[in-house]
Amino acid sequence: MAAQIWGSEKRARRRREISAKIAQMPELHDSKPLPFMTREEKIMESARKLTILTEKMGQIIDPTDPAELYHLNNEVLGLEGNPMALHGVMFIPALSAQASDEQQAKWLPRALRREIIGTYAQTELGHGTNLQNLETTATYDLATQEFVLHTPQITALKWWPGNLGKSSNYAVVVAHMIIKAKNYGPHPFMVQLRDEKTHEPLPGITIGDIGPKMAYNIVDNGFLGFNKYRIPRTNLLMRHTKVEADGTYIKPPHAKINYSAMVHVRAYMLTGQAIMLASALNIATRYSSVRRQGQIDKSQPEVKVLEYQTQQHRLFPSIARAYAFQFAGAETVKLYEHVLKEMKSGNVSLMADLHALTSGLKSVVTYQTGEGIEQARMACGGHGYSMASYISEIYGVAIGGCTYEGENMVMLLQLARYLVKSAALVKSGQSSKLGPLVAYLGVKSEPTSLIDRIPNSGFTEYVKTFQHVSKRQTLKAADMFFGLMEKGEKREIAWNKCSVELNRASRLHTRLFIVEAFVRRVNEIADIRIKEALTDLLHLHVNYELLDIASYALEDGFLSASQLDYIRDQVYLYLGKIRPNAVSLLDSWEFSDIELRSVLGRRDGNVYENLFKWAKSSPLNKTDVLSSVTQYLKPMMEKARL
Ligand SMILES: CCCCCCCCC/C=C/C(=O)SCCNC(=O)CCNC(=O)[C@H](O)C(C)(C)COP(=O)(O)OP(=O)(O)OC[C@H]1O[C@@H](n2cnc3c(N)ncnc32)[C@H](O)[C@@H]1OP(=O)(O)O
Ligand SMILES: Cc1cc2nc3c(=O)[nH]c(=O)nc-3n(C[C@H](O)[C@H](O)[C@H](O)COP(=O)(O)OP(=O)(O)OC[C@H]3O[C@@H](n4cnc5c(N)ncnc54)[C@H](O)[C@@H]3O)c2cc1C
Repeated sequence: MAAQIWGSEKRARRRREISAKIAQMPELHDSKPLPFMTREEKIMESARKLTILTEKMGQIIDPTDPAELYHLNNEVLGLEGNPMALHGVMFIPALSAQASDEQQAKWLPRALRREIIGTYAQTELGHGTNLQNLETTATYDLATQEFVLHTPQITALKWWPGNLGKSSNYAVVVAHMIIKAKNYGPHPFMVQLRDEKTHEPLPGITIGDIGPKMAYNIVDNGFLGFNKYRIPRTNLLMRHTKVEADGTYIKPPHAKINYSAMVHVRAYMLTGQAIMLASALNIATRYSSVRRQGQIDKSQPEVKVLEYQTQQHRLFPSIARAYAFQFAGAETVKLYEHVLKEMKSGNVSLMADLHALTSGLKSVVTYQTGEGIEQARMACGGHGYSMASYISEIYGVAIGGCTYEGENMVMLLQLARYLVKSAALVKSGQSSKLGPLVAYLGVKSEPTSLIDRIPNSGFTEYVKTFQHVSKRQTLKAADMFFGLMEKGEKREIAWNKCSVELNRASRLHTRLFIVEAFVRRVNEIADIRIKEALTDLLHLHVNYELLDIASYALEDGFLSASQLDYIRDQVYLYLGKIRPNAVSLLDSWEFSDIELRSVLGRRDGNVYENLFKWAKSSPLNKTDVLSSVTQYLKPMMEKARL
């Protein structure tokens, strides 16, 4: 099963080998539990481990393999981030995709050797979503052949970029490029921020940390201002766009090609979300098989809480989602790598499809991951609320994904643009022009679902039902939009008036894609035992998801009330079938205790001993009487006693 999750036997084996090596290297372990550290201590601890990793990485992993590097980071540095998180996730991908060969030769080897640390600075205090209204300017000075970066007012301060505040000395900065008074829109520039020897900010640069956040606090998300700060013309990233010495602008082959670093993260973050969801579920499911509370049959001893149907219903559909996200994420990364290769050789025809797909997936996956992790926390009762579970940290980090790389609602609306265009093709009889991801919009649907009548249809009848509701909602929202315009409403106003309905279509379309990715994977599996276990999980998935969106299928009678009862029964049937495998389905992800960082969810199951030991090590327990008591509470009580 681990091979299914991680993509191959080899990858699963390498993960195990890497975890085993790390277990033998105490210098790479947290020196004390992260929840007991201040933010400054955590940052120091992370930098300490990061530098050891830089020295010893070659002994532990193949540093050219991104999957191995990712696992190493998760084990050693953990999910709260690290001082070079953005360096790998965005800075290097931005240079790789957007710098010319000559620029790459100059900067990439230095970045890869970690001579310099970089980040991606795009979002500003006043604007994150609407990139067209970013305010930082890069004005070309023809006389010196330099760009002059400037922050015209407080809202133009770069705000949020990870590791910008304290760690990075370089950044890819996005600024509006102005040449001879003409604004060419946002473009990426390579900018040195700090002196390479002293790490002091360079003259003309204001920079710092934006303060603590809900989670991710090892990352120094930062602010950055420029005061007429000059960089050479050749620091504009010039793989796709060029500015010649005389100011001549050569436009890129696709208007949004400079957005590639964002698409990169949107594609790769899906499996990251799956891992966080599976981690929280691993903790909650292990704990639920240790925790005994109450009886189902009063004549019997107390049961493990995992025996309760409500507990299973709370956890198991999310287990199915974690697998589904992992499989859909793997497909998306494959597509992304393909499109990137094509883009590098000038073929941009697949960019729109990839943008639509990743926009929808990042939104649905991050939202449902957040939901699933929060359910996992509640499933642990009181102990879930303790930082000893570590679930609250996983939750805080995971839901950051609802916001970064494009706010979820906004990204769903990007997918909706694509869906509406596709609906227009269907309406004008041009269904043959539909891309493969939306081809179902052009297929005539049956009048009613056959879900309960062809139970051995594989998952075909389920997929058809998802297709039906997605198609119907897409065409309905598009009709609403076109209808408003026909009545004379301006396009943008009509769009806004339909946007809730449009986003519903985007979610349904994305959920269909996730179901199909899960079905595709299960169909590919040869090993019968693995196939059986995953088929059960897939049964739970399709039935649970369909129940969740049933109102769309009931509206037009595609599903009947009795079919809904059938679907519900299937959910309960598969909850029971999955119960014996539940812990294994999560243990198959093979998270080590070091990686999980959860006292509650450790592999040994010694929950109570571990919790007591953990509580005793709390810094508050170093002394029996705290100074807050001697200084304030004791005098207060004494005064009251007089
Ligand atoms: C590893 C895990 C660790 C995880 C570790 C993670 C660390 C966290 C790091 C976080 C980093 C960040 O957040 S970095 C900052 C991220 N910021 C964002 O994501 C900003 C979100 N905003 C945007 O992306 C854009 O502004 C967007 C909303 C798409 C609107 O852009 P525009 O205004 O330029 O464009 P629009 O007018 O809406 O659309 C014009 C057309 O362009 C198309 N278009 C837009 N973007 C496109 C794109 N990327 N590719 C192709 N086409 C695109 C649209 O579909 C439209 O097509 P037609 O319909 O055909 O016209
Ligand atoms: C943990 C974290 C890490 C980050 N890292 C980086 C980084 O490394 N580099 C970087 O540059 N940035 C980074 N960011 C910033 C991030 O990319 C932005 O916060 C994000 O793109 C959302 O933009 P915003 O903050 O402007 O939200 P807003 O756009 O102000 O969103 C506020 C509300 O307005 C709604 N809204 C806005 N526009 C529309 C619209 N057109 N239609 C409908 N509704 C709309 C949204 O849906 C939302 O409900 C990070 C953010 C976080 C939280």
